[in-house]
Formats: sequence, C-alpha cells, structure tokens
Amino acid sequence: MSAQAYTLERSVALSAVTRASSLTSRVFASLVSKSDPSSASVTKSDASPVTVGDYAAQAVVNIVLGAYFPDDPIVGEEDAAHLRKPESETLKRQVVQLVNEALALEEKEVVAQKKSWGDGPVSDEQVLAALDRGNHQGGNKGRMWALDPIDGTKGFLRGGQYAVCLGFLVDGEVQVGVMGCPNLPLDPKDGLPKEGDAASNSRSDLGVAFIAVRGQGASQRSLSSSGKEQSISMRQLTSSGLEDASFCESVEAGHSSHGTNKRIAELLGITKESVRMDSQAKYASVSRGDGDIYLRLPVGDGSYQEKIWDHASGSLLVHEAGGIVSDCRGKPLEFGQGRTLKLNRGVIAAPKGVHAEVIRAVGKALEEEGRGHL
Ligand SMILES: Nc1ncnc2c1ncn2[C@@H]1O[C@H](COP(=O)(O)O)[C@@H](O)[C@H]1OP(=O)(O)O
Ligand SMILES: [Mg+2]
Ligand SMILES: [Mg+2]
Ligand SMILES: [Mg+2]
Repeated sequence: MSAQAYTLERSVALSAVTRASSLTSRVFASLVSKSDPSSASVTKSDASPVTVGDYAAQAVVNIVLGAYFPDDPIVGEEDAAHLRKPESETLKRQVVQLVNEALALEEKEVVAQKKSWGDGPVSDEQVLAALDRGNHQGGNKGRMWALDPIDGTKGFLRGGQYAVCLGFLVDGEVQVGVMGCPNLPLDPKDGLPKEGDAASNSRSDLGVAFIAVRGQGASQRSLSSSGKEQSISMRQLTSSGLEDASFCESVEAGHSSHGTNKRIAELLGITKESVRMDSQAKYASVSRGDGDIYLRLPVGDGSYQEKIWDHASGSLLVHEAGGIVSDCRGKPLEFGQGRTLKLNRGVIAAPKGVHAEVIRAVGKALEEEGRGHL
C-alpha cells in the first residue's frame, strides 16, 4: 500500500470527529453538567444510557461521511427509533439544533474537494435518516465505517473520559482510525481532569484527536486548534521491564473483570495500581505511552460480544503505535463478522515485546478461576 493511501478518508474522518467532539463538549458544558445526570440521559433496552450528545454526534458524523462517501455503509451504535416517538419531540429538537450548529462550525480540517451537505440547515428528517444510516449489519466485503458517537457514555455523564470513535474498514480490516478524546490532556504530564469538577473540565489543555492509518503510524493533535500533528508510540517493554509497567482497565467492573486483571498483573510482576478510565481513551493512552497494557477480561460466563465500534479505531491506533491487540486468547480481533466481534472474547493490548507473555498470564489466571474454556 502506498504511503498516500486513504488520504481523503483520513481527513474527512478527522473533520467529522472534530465537529462531533466539539458538539459533545458543548453538550456537557451546557446540558449535562448543569442537570442531574439521570435526567440528561435515556436508558436503552440493554440498560445503558444514551444522551442528546450520542444522537447528535452520530448524526453529524454520518452527514459528513454521507457528503463525501454516499455509498459507504456505516455501522453505528445508535439509531433514530427513540427520536421518532411523539414523546421525544423536545429531545429531537435539541438534537437537530446541535447538529446544525456543529455542521456550521468553521472548517478546521482542510479537506481537499470540499463538499457541502446542502443549502441551509438540515431538516429533522435528514437528521433522523442520517442516524439510521448507522444500521448496517457489517461484514467482510468492501468499504465500511464503524462509529461510536460517544464511547463511554457513563464517563461522559460524570465528566470523566469518553471518546468519539470512527474507524474505516475494507474487507473487514481497519484501515483508518480517528478518535476524539475531549477530556484527555494533550500532554499526559498535565494529568487527567478531576471528574465532576467544573474548573477541571474546562481546562484549556484538554481535547486530543488521535489518528492512525494502516502502515502510516499513529499521531495526535489538539482538538481545539489546528496545531501540528505529533507522532506517538507505545513504550517498548521487555519481560525484564514489566515491574515498571502500568495497566489500564474499565471503571465499570461489569465491562471487564477487575479481579482477573489484578491477578494477571500479579503474575506479570506489575506492582503499580491499575489506572481506571472509561471508553477507548484507554487505547489512546497506551498508544502514547501514558500506560503500557490494556486489559479487558470477559466477565462471568464470557457471553458478552464486544461491538466493532468499541474497538475499531482504538485497535488500529495501538497497532500503529507499536503494539499488538488481540482477544484474551491471543487471537486477532475479527471485524468482518457483523456488528460484533463474535469470534473473540475480551481484549488485550500490549507492546509487541511483551504481548505473548501477557497472553500466557491471562491463560493462567483464567485457568485458576475455572474459566480456562474462555
Ligand atoms: N458486559 C459488558 N462487557 C464489556 N463491555 C460492555 C458490556 N456492557 C457494555 N459494554 C460496553 O463497553 C463500553 C464502555 O467500556 P468501558 O468500560 O471500557 O468504558 C461501552 O461501549 C459499553 O457499551 P454501551 O455503550 O452500550 O454502554
Ligand atoms: Mg456509545
Ligand atoms: Mg462504546
Ligand atoms: Mg452506549
């Protein structure tokens, strides 16, 4: 593949994610932080929350993608079913207004062959149709996008970490990954913002876009200015350096088994406490060496199937930053199987030099728990 592959997909994805991230930051500042989190979200049938920000961000990204790549299928987390109900009129109004504001933002990304999404504001129907364009069932043939408009909605509602995640796939393989992390600092030395602290959430150094193209490396840049891209990479570790390593995991114990993760760390000789954060920001932070290993061990009977939009962009970022991403058995993630990673269980991301050793420790820990079959 030439060094120039997927230039348009990369810049359009960055433009879409930048607009959507600015939208979600504004939603947090104006709506979520001023209200009780339970009133800022709607509970979906699987008991997970969705907000005005999730709907509006998905519509914005899909409208931008639709202008450039009208024939590309999109596998997105959300759809418009709830917004079409008569009782959702107010929520729908808010979504449409946010979408129009985000589309009207001055273009920070210079996308060659600038395309427009029509004259004047987009209508309610265009917004609902754009949301429903995310209904594609996935598969391993041809071009496709995978979108999580807000990954880590619970983190978003708490003022913690969340990410706007967009991956571009060809024949079931991720080729471009762009992730907006509005609450991560550009320089990790500045530390993570304190959750639920308004001053901390409005820090001007927060907001990072992460970008990876297969074979072209990984980089980051500020979400708020058109600053230069800096290339990023993982810390390369060997077995002898594992006691200095750190690992990250979900905040939610229901998403990744904290107990198993702890035992794996112990088996590897890792002495530092885990860093807990929501969303694919975990992939981003190990990609630039803030942490080293991302452990996401299946909970319970391991029947949960990870969704492709929860891993597409993050896994390419780690791969391009010098790491290996696999499931808990060491098998590559298979993105061409539909909307979920149905052939995989759990996720492990680690630097190349220690990935095999981490997988051995994972196997041993699962064996000890009587979950060796996972
Ligand atoms: N049982 C589960 N195991 C693993 N991941 C889950 C589970 N239930 C929901 N998720 C998804 O994990 C992601 C958040 O992960 P993290 O804990 O790393 O922040 C969300 O996309 C969330 O889905 P949803 O968006 O529907 O809440
Ligand atoms: Mg989501
Ligand atoms: Mg998600
Ligand atoms: Mg969700």
